Amino acid sequence: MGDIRALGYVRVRATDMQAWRTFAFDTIGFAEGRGPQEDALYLRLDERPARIVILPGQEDRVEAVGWEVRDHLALRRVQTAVESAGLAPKALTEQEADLRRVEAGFAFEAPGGTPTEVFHGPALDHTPPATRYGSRFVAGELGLGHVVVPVADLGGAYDFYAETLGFLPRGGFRLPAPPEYGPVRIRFMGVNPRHHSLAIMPAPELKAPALVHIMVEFETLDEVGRALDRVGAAGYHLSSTLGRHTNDKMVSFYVRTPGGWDLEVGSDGLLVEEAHYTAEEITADSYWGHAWDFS
Ligand SMILES: Cc1ccc(O)c(O)c1CC[C@@H]1C(=O)CC[C@]2(C)C(=O)CC[C@@H]12
Ligand SMILES: [Fe+2]
Repeated sequence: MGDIRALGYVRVRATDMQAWRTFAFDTIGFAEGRGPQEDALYLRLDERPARIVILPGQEDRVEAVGWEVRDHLALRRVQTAVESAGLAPKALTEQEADLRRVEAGFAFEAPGGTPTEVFHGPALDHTPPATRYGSRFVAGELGLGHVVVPVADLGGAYDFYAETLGFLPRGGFRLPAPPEYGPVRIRFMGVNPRHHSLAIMPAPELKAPALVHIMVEFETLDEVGRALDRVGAAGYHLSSTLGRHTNDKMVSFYVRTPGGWDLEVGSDGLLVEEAHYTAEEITADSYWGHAWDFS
């Protein structure tokens, strides 16, 4: 595998902080972390001080998708590769690194317009993550979950993540498209045994920088079911009903966040045996369920 080890964090700007507080803590049941910015929300899943940080802003957008490497040597290698690809990585200042609770990192815009950071040396929070409903997340060295980002040029973005950042292709899914477009695929990519930490897909209707969804994984199906009950009781828009995906075998539902993008909440995700794995194309997104409501 390449130098990137996991999806470390996602930072998002939000226009309605109160809506996010209610959604994140009362409905989904993240643990509330503390951090350097008084007005930010720190969503904890594990021993990290925060995996998702919500910052007040003028618009709802993703501010950074943070990828984690082993150490400063790996950080230097990845930075050199990004430079060679012509993408002008900028080192995080000491203050920017402190705000993220990491030792060091750099930032650049990935193909598709995703604000991207690579970092090493996350600080830990050793207090137990006190989630509202006692639920536990699957994160740790598998990373926070996965992100799906829109890209205009699928081929260019795929090459960048595979060749420059060393992400492993973990298969695709062909989307219906007019024949003159040629085959259009969602591409799934992994950096550790989690089936995918990233997916890229064409979504021309979304203005970059945008997120399609973030997936977080609970330890048990019952925690997913109870979260689904809370989502229903609170009246959030369910973008997809419960279902089981055919590639990562995850049982999940999708709920519209106050940011306008979706949170996928799942459990029972597959761990890939990389030694035996080959990238396959799925021809249905799910074995059952996942009825989509695009309204
Ligand atoms: C197919 C699939 C497998 C595992 C995942 O974690 C996952 O998010 C997906 C994508 C699901 C779904 C799809 O296949 C069709 C296009 C969809 C509806 C989107 O626009 C976002 C999610 C996509
Ligand atoms: Fe997903």
